[in-house]
Amino acid sequence: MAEQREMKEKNPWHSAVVILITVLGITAIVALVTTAVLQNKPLLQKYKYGIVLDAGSSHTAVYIYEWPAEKENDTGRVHQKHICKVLGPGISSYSHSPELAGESLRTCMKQAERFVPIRRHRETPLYLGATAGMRLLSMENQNVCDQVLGSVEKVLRSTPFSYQGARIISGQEEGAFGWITINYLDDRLKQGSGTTGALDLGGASTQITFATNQEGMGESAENTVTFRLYGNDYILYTHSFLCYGKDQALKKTLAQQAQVGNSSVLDPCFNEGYSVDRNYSSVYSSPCIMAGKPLETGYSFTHIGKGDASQCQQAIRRIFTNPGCNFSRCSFNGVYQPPIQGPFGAFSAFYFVMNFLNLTSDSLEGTREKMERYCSTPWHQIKQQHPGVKEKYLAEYCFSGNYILSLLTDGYKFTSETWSTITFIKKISGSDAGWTLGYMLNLTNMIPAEAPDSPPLPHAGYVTLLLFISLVIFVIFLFSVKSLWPRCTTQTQII
Ligand SMILES: Nc1ccn([C@@H]2O[C@H](COP(=O)(O)OP(=O)(O)O)[C@@H](O)[C@H]2O)c(=O)n1
Ligand SMILES: [Ca+2]
Repeated sequence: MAEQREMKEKNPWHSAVVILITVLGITAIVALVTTAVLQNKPLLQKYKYGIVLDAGSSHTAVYIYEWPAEKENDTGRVHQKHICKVLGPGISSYSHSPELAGESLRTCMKQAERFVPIRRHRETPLYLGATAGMRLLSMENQNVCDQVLGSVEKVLRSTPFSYQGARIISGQEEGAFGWITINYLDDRLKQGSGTTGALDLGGASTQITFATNQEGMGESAENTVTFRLYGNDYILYTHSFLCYGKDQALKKTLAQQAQVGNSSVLDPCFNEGYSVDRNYSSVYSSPCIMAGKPLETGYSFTHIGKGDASQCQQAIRRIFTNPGCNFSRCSFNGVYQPPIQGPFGAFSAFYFVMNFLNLTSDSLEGTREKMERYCSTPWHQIKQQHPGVKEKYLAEYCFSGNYILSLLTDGYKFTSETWSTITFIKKISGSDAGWTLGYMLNLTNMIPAEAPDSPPLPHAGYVTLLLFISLVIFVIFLFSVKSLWPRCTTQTQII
């Protein structure tokens, strides 16, 4: 009897039931959380691809983009998987043998076939956008321009990808899509505030694009682009200066210094000791050079370096014309420009040149000083210091650095104060800054006008909350069982 009483006091049923309930409770919580995690887990990551060819004036580059298939409309999800630089010059340089323009793309397109998984080939959109080199060729000879585009089209159509067209993009598109690219990669579009302006320097044209307010933009419709992205409205100022890319600007500066008939040109934009014989026709062979073309070809001159940065900038300033401004304010050549609103990202040749000259983080004054020093360094010394750099490129850095200084200050009116708002960039989060990504995002409708609905909690937060609530319910349940149990057992004893 005493033993029975003791057993009753110990209440074996009580501990057994509590253990059972605990086990069942824990099993239920584990099952619940496992189901929630599995149900909401992102499916096995599937990727999609897009290919854009940037047919620039100096060269063509093939960009392959990749993004998770189910996250198409999320900002910052598309990234550059691979870039292939086409060997040889830009497609506009094939005017004498247009069929070779297409052929030049074959090696990179074969590479693209390896980088995009075979099962995705047929659905991968393929675009080619040509910029200022082809704009100039179309001004010079529309027929040859069409032949070049036809030749690249033929080769692109023969690839397994979904060919979507090869065309010359406008200067506004080039500027606006460059702006979209850098703000998309910086993940600024969803936030709706504080965007970054885009400065793009090519070989044949240069673009400036920044967000501005309505008041500033009433004046010039041709410089206005509006977008509604992720539920935010943007009014962009954009302008593309044809013939003001660094290669055409160099021709303009040289042509303006050269007098046909003179046997030599003493050029402050080239280092002292530099001396190269040039044909006048190589300088004037561009629709960017309006006046002073020699009637006869065959004239040549010796291009001699003088190495003087301030004189070089004076020479450069003369290629910016000042025909008067018909607006409240202008940049140069009578082109409207509202007050600049930074910050700015400066890419393409802005970056290549400033990076070479080690000028990506200097003040405006510091930049001027370094340019003076670089230009006054004798040519033989420059060559010694940079043995791996091609002479043609090396020779042009004194001009290019001064051109960038002049374009940004005399042209766009950046000052000592606003200079620091410019960041010279090549890539953002692994993708090149440039117009191609923005172009593809736009054509594939990957940036929605309205912000897509998103769940109120991220996946990890959702699972944690579920776990926490389950635990709370379980603890409450345990307590209630514990407090009810003695009454239950007493009742059993009475019976
Ligand atoms: N590593 C590199 C690559 C290009 N570049 C220059 O960057 C410019 C690129 O221009 P681009 O071919 O895109 O010409 P656009 O059609 O944009 O005017 C050219 O002036 C090239 O010489 C450079 O300075 N360093
Ligand atoms: Ca370009």
